Amino acid sequence: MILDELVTATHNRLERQREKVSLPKLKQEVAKLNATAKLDFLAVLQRPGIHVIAEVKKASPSKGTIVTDFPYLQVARTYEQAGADAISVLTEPDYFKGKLRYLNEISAATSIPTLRKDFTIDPYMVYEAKLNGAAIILLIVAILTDEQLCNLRKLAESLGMQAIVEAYTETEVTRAVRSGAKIIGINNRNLKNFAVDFGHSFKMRSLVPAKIPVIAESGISGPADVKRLAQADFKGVLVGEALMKATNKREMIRAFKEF
Ligand SMILES: O=P(O)(O)OC[C@@H](O)[C@@H](O)c1c[nH]c2ccccc12
Repeated sequence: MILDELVTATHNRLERQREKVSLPKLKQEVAKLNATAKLDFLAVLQRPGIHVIAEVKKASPSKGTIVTDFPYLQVARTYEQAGADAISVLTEPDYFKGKLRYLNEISAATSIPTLRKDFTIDPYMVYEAKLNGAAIILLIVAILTDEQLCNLRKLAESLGMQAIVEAYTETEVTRAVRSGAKIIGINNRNLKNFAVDFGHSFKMRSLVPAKIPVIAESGISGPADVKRLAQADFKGVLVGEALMKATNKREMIRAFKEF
């Protein structure tokens, strides 16, 4: 199963990386960071309207290479100028052709929150996210225990970041709520087989109490989808492929925000 493979690959990469830079050394690097103004994505989500997390993604396991030309900094700047509320950056190298360097450069080149989109399984990765400029990390319920979910989120918060807790099944949504998540993402993509069903997030929405903002993720193809989600009380959308493939990204984001 692909999700197991992804987690195993992440474990192995982490072990190699720890030999290069130990956790204490990584923590020291984080401690040296200049305190910058906190980019508060949760506060953004609490404003009226629907908020757009625009994703920078070159490839995915289900789609293979999405775009051959990948001017990631230019794409990120276009997202920001078009009014995106946050930028999601894939950092997983093996299956998504991502890099931490993309996150680092995009965070430096833009002034909206960036999300480290990866399969976070260890505190080490939370410190890496911080060091490379992320304001938000993704925590996928399906690959974490209740204890990890809670501890990784609290670690992110203690470093001035926020966590989007991503769920797919009913049980996962319930676990996300119980873990104390402040932002919940409902994925339309089943990470076990990568099948996407745009209607899925609507079915799960009511499991989350109204006070917790919910983001719909994956398979969002245009402004009509965003409008339906806004009407169903979603506070945000996470859009990757449709934006990466759009020739006019600016226009697409504008239409998302306007609907
Ligand atoms: O490209 P899409 O269908 O718009 O999907 C974006 C985003 O939701 C997707 O990349 C994603 C959602 N959860 C993830 C977890 C890991 C990697 C990727 C993802």
